[in-house]
Amino acid sequence: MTQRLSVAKDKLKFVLLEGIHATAVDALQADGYTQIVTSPKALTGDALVEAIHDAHFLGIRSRTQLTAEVLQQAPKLAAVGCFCIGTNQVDLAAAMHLGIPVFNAPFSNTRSVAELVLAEVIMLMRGIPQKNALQHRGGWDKSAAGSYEVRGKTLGIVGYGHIGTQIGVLAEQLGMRVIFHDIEAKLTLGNASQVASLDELLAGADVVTLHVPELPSTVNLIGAEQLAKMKPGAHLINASRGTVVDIDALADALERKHIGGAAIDVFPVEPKGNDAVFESPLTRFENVLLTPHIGGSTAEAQANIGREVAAKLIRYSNNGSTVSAVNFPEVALPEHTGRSRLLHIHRNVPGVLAHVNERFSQAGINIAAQYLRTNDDVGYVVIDVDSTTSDAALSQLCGVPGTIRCRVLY
Ligand SMILES: NC(=O)C1=CN([C@@H]2O[C@H](COP(=O)(O)OP(=O)(O)OC[C@H]3O[C@@H](n4cnc5c(N)ncnc54)[C@H](O)[C@@H]3O)[C@@H](O)[C@H]2O)C=CC1
Ligand SMILES: O=C(O)CCC(=O)C(=O)O
Repeated sequence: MTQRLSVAKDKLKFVLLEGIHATAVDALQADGYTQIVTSPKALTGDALVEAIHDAHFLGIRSRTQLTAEVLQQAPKLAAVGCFCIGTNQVDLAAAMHLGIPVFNAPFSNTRSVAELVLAEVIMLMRGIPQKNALQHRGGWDKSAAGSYEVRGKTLGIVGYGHIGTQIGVLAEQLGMRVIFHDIEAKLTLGNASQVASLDELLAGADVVTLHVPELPSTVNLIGAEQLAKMKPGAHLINASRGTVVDIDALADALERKHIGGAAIDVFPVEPKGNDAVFESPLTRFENVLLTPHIGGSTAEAQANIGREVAAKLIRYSNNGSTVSAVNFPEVALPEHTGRSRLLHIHRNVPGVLAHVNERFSQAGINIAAQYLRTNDDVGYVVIDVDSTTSDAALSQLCGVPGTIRCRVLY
């Protein structure tokens, strides 16, 4: 069904879930948006559908699952903002087919993750998690056994993207040797070197740290076979996504003391909120640092993410620009001062643009500017017209066969 949207700013509803930082609300209000509903929690099931059924814009973090079924029940939804890096919690293809661009913050929390991982490298190499646990029980283990400097040791980074490269640079400043494995050929920073395979990395690293996205190809990237290839006593850090490590296999490798320790921030199943119970086969190991998916949770990162993603939603709402959308044809647009702008999202079948132009011509509507981008599945055409013709133009546009969604910006 075609969605026709032409709503004034004070009628547009923003729903922000999962405790998104107040900088997002500040940015929206500063731009004149008044209908902003916030929640500290991730919602699921009927509560999620109820919360977003009349929302025009939705903000989430990593926990809210936006499946095709959920998205279909939000008929007014114009765009989604993921106030984080990962977008695996959204069915991106379904959103695209519904004409909903999805935005994220690709590097606002990168540094926070890198700093935590670096600290964990030192903590694990010094055996601090188990010493800390013992001392909380009244014990005392003043010993150098199993405690090492990181200087001169090898850090193996799996996934040499934004976070992986930052960690590499910081680790070299501590005197570590950095090797990495990535499926792409990468520009190496500092003295880091790309190894030929994951196996080579596993065999050579004293600490392995994972920084890949959640993809079908990264599910259980580290399982029993890979853990067995790590050096005896080496450490594993996962602050990427929980599905990347086979947790039972890791528990087994820890049980057998083949792995010296681990720091795990993300889990295959994570509690829905701070009042829920955390369960994992890893809780019994004192040499495992467990953190509640807070790699990117610092004041600085959250404030920056709030501003960055809010700015992307505002720009799309005000101007139609889809630059940096993760699932959509990207159109960079100038201002449309003095004119009305029509946004038309359609299935990418031959002849849509010709059809649009024919309709406008027959209705006597002059096109002042036109922009088009397509991908394999959808097309996004933006048309600027004289404001006196905007209502007629919107009617023409919404009638074009293949239309998924159309909207006018006054
Ligand atoms: N724990 C936390 O709070 C946070 C976790 N994350 C997670 O970290 C992930 C990585 O973030 P960025 O570095 O910003 O992503 P990025 O996209 O910049 O880098 C990911 C790298 O992984 C590589 N890659 C993909 N599949 C691979 C495979 N099978 N083997 C080896 N390399 C592979 C890619 O080529 C790319 O270079 C995010 O996707 C997100 O899931 C991000 C922020 C915070
Ligand atoms: O802040 C969050 O909820 C999750 C952070 C994260 O994992 C990401 O940015 O991908």
